[in-house]
Amino acid sequence: MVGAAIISGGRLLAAQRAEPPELAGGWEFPGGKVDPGESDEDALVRECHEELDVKIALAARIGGDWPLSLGGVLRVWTATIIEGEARPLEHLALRWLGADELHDVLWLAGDLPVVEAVRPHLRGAAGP
Ligand SMILES: Nc1nc2c([nH]c(=O)n2[C@H]2C[C@H](O)[C@@H](COP(=O)(O)OP(=O)(O)OP(=O)(O)O)O2)c(=O)[nH]1
Repeated sequence: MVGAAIISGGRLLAAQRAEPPELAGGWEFPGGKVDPGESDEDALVRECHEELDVKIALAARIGGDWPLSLGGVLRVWTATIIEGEARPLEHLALRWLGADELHDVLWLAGDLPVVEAVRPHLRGAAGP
């Protein structure tokens, strides 16, 4: 699994899952599964286009393989939007969280350490 920590103007984009029922309502990094033959990076760009209708550019890799509660691992990159404006095409809602708001949403359990690892990247992140 790959996830994008999309940052704009010092805020992190969080997306609320619509399904499956056991995860619906929880907040996550946009992303998903890597297709066979696809690189992690290409999968992340593709998923963000499908889910948010934006083109992103990846920046820093955040940590290594983050274990997920339902099994598998999550690989995370910071990213910026280089085309479009994020819309929740497959999520229930989107929120842009400032550094003091990172825990205003209920992240999926596996994402909590990742959110803290992303925090230092919010400062000085330029962008619109
Ligand atoms: N995208 C994403 N998935 C996460 C995060 N944290 C986390 O535990 N997961 C889990 C939830 C799902 O079990 C799995 C990703 O599934 P997904 O539903 O996003 O992937 P997908 O769209 O490619 O899969 P599919 O349902 O289309 O087959 O990873 C996260 O931050 N982002």
